[in-house]
Formats: sequence, structure tokens, C-alpha cells
Amino acid sequence: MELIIKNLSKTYANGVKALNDITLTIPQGMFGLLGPNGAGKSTLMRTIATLQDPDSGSIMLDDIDVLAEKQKVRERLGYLPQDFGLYPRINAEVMLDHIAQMKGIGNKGERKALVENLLQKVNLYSHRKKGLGTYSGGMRQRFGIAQALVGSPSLIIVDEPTAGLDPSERNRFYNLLSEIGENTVVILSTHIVEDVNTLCSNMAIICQGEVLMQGKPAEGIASVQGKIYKKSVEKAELGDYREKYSVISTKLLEGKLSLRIESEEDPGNGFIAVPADLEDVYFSHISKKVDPITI
Ligand SMILES: Nc1ncnc2c1ncn2[C@@H]1O[C@H](COP(=O)(O)OP(=O)(O)OP(=O)(O)O)[C@@H](O)[C@H]1O
Repeated sequence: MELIIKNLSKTYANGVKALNDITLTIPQGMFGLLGPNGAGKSTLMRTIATLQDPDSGSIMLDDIDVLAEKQKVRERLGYLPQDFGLYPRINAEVMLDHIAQMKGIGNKGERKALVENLLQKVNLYSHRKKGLGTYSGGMRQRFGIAQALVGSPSLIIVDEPTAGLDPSERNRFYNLLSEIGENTVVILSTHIVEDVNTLCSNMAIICQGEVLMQGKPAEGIASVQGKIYKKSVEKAELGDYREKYSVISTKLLEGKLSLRIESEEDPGNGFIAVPADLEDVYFSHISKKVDPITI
């Protein structure tokens, strides 16, 4: 199973170029699609999920032409959209049974076993009779994964699933996602670097509708290793530093500003060499497109 995206472009009616000649190969396993707000991630996810058409380009899921054979894709697809609407008064068990029915699982006994299995898997079995409107953010997302898994999909798309989850719910969600992976293509769209670091064997960084990097997280880190330096400065000095150095990110730490810069040579001037991490890879790429202080 492999998803091959070629030269995909989409300009909305208001003139925003959300996808600008995207070419990506997404292999089996967990794939992280990382980018800031407005990068084009949801547009790309919705296009792969057959919910909207691009202006040009192609998407192949093995030998299925995704843009032409939408029904075939839908039969294999599990999708957790960014804005996942729930019917508040319906309970999880009834809702999953309904979704299973819509996905063509006609046998009642088979559906019952499937729904029970999914509810156990996402740890919602004891809450199965409660209205979905009473669920916490983490429970909603776990229910979202359960509904995406109905019908054993071979392509699973989850769009920004961990935004707004507290650390323990995020961990639970990570564990759940990491159990899928193996024989499926799982695309995880996120602006949270930690999500990709924790889960993904392959990744891409997109920004302003363009692919800035694709490969394995470790390859990304290797590409900036030995080039990242940090220094703590006063906030008022930021302007001077930005003029002299390639500042990729800033963080406030105990009232001072911790700068990270990218440099081929040791910049001296009190900068300390630090091991590169995936966040450096992300900011190194993104800062070439967008002002790093405003991202
Ligand atoms: N239906 C639409 N009509 C016009 N512009 C749109 C539409 N949908 C998205 N856009 C614009 O296209 C660009 C890409 O949006 P998209 O939602 O794909 O990005 P994203 O990476 O998912 O961002 P976010 O993380 O904020 O959801 C943005 O500038 C957005 O404002």
C-alpha cells in the first residue's frame, strides 16, 4: 500500500493558493504531515479523502486513481476530520453501529461484535451508553478513531487530532494510533512537532502549500546536526541578533529570550552548540518561508 501524490495544486475562489504543486510519496505506516496554521494540510487531507477536488495533479493509492475512483477510495478509507461533529444525544454504541451499517456491514451479529471490539480498543466500553455530547475532548477523539477504524480501512487520515488534548489524553491517543500503523497508510496531519517525533516513521513539512522537506525524521535531524546554536539574550536585543544571524526560533525562558540559530560555522559571541532535534528541522525549513518570530 502506497499513496503517490503528483503535482497537486488548488487555488480557492478567493485567490488563496492552498496547494502549490505538491508531490509526495506516502508509504505504509505512520506518516506525519507537519505545517503551521494555513499551510494547506486540511486542504490536502480533504482532497485525499475525496471530499474536494484539486485544480490539477494526480493521487494514486496503489492502482486506484483517487480523484476518479472515489467510491473505491471511500471503501478503504477511515477519516477523522479536524472538525469532527457528533450527535450529542446519541450514544457511542448506537452511533458506531450506524456507521458500520453505512459502511456496508449488514449482518447484525457481526456489527455488534465489531462495535464492542472497537469500544474496548479505544477504552470507551464503559461509557458506551452515554450521550456523545457528554464526552471530554480526549474521549471524543478516541471515539473519532473508533469510527475511523470501522470496516478495517487501509488508508487512515487523522487531521490535527491532538490539538486541545491534555498530556495524559494525548498519550492515550498516541498509544491508540501507534497500534494501527502496520499494514495501513496512516496520515497524521499536525502542527505539533512532538506528534510526529513520537509516532511517525516518515514525514513531510509543508508551508504555504509547498512541500519543504520529506523523508524520515532522523534524516531531517541529520541534515541540520552540527549547525544549531543557542543563546539566551534580552528581549530588546532580538532585532540586532536577527540582523546578524539566521534565527530559526525563540522561546521565552525565565523572562529572557532563548534564541536558536542555524549556522554553518561556530558563530562565537557566546552561542553554544546544541544537538539538533525535530523542532529545529521544522523551524529551519519554516523560517525560510515565514517570519520565525510570528509563527
Ligand atoms: N474553503 C476555503 N475557501 C477559501 N480559502 C480557504 C478555504 N479553505 C481553506 N482556505 C485557505 O487555504 C489556506 C490553507 O488552509 P488549510 O485549512 O488547508 O490549512 P491547514 O494547514 O489545515 O491550516 P489549519 O492548521 O489552520 O487548519 C489557508 O490560507 C486558508 O485560509
